[in-house]
Amino acid sequence: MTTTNISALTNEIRQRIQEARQRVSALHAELPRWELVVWTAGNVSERVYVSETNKPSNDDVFVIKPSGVNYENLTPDSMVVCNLNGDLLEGNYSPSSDTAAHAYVYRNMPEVGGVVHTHSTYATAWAARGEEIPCVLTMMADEFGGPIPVGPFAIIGDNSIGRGIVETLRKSRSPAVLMQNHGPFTIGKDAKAAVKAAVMVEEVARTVQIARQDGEIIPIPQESIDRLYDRYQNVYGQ
Ligand SMILES: O=C(CO)[C@@H](O)[C@@H](O)COP(=O)(O)O
Repeated sequence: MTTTNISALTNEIRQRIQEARQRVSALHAELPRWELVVWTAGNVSERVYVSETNKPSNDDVFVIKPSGVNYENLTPDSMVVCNLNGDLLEGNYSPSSDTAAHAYVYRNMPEVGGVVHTHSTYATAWAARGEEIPCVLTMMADEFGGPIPVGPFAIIGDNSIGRGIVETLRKSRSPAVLMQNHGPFTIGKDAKAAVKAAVMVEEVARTVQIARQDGEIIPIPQESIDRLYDRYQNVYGQ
């Protein structure tokens, strides 16, 4: 069962949606800030739990960017709200072109709270080659837990992109997947985490690309990757 009528939700849930509108609108400014997009070629979304217990379900909704609206014109009110079928529930604009992909990820990965898609240059260059980014940097072991995988070529318009994202990420610790011939999609516990992964995937794509132009890159042993990933995911930060 999916949510079909936002006005039937409780005031608390509607407040959660309003707060998510503010976060998602603000996070879109990070895409041009970190040079991850040109024009409007990227989008951010965040899941909103509709259960009182804050547990994910297929009744959840998500807030996503309106299609083709310039980042400087985005506001909390211009964001749109969709259910996990990708149906528009609330908003004055058409949802992002990638709404079906975001919805598919939320339906099939309940642990995911945020999804980002960009066409950032270096990550998209790896996607154009259909080549995964090998884990040769400690930053990659920290953030991605191994190589950054490639997902299948899929054309926008149905569930094929979303299916490719989910099938690929289920086999990896990475919060990023390079969809072949298209570009990176990233996930996180919330939209901010997914935006961070989008920034980091572009950074390591650039570094590894540059490194291998001038010589052999050196893989990190799996045991070290596991130790680095465990530390970063469980100890790093405050
Ligand atoms: O790559 C594509 C379309 O092919 C989209 O991700 C990109 O143009 C962003 O579209 P939206 O403005 O989110 O509809």
